[in-house]
Amino acid sequence: MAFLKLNEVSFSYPRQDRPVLSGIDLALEQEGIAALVGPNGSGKTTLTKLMVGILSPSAGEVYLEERSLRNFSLAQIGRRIGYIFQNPDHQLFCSTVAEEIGFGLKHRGWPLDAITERVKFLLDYFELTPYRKAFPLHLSRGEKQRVAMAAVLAPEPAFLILDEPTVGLDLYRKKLLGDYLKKIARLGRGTLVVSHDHSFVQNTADRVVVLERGRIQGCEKTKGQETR
Ligand SMILES: Nc1ncnc2c1ncn2[C@@H]1O[C@H](COP(=O)(O)OP(=O)(O)OP(=O)(O)O)[C@@H](O)[C@H]1O
Repeated sequence: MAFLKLNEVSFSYPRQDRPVLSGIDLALEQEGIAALVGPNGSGKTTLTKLMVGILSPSAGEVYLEERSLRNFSLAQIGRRIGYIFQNPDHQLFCSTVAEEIGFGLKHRGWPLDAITERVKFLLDYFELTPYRKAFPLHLSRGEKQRVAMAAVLAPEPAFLILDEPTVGLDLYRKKLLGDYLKKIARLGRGTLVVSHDHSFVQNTADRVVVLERGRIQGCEKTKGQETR
């Protein structure tokens, strides 16, 4: 069973003559790491927004675990799919880094000691411990990216969608992120990464979906899969 399935999905923004996406058929499993690549403006971000219900298709249907996404509230989708925006500023709103990472857990009713332990682990893993009391929006681009990532990963959603997660990350931190995604993939979590970072995609993803001018041009295997 595909975790997410798009059936003949097309999408046009209001007051635009041409559809941004046309006839998209795609199935994503709840394990492994898929990458979505393509030139600027090919519709990658739009496609991910359709997958999490921020946008609705103009035609066709998106299914989450075989139920139409139209039957889910945004909150219900948010509990199944963690979404990391291209710009981390769009998802940081707490007054400290530690609160930001623990926010989703608190919201889901995790006990306080479990929240403290999980936040501590993620602060440590993403090397954010020195910034735990800092105001997230005052951090550097790469630090904000790591906070957003830790906050979305904290509740361990069944599936993750990351839009350009390596922007602002140095080589060492890209590797840490890649290792983390591979680790959660081994635990049965699926991931879709939108990225222009060729080496990150090649080293991290099992499968690459190529989007061009709003259409899927093909799916490729990567060398990352051969070495796993
Ligand atoms: N809110 C919007 N209203 C109207 N047009 C939009 C809107 N958002 C995106 N577009 C247009 O839709 C097309 C696809 O944009 P999208 O951001 O999905 O592409 P992308 O492949 O993610 O690009 P990039 O690689 O530059 O991030 C572009 O031509 C863009 O200008």
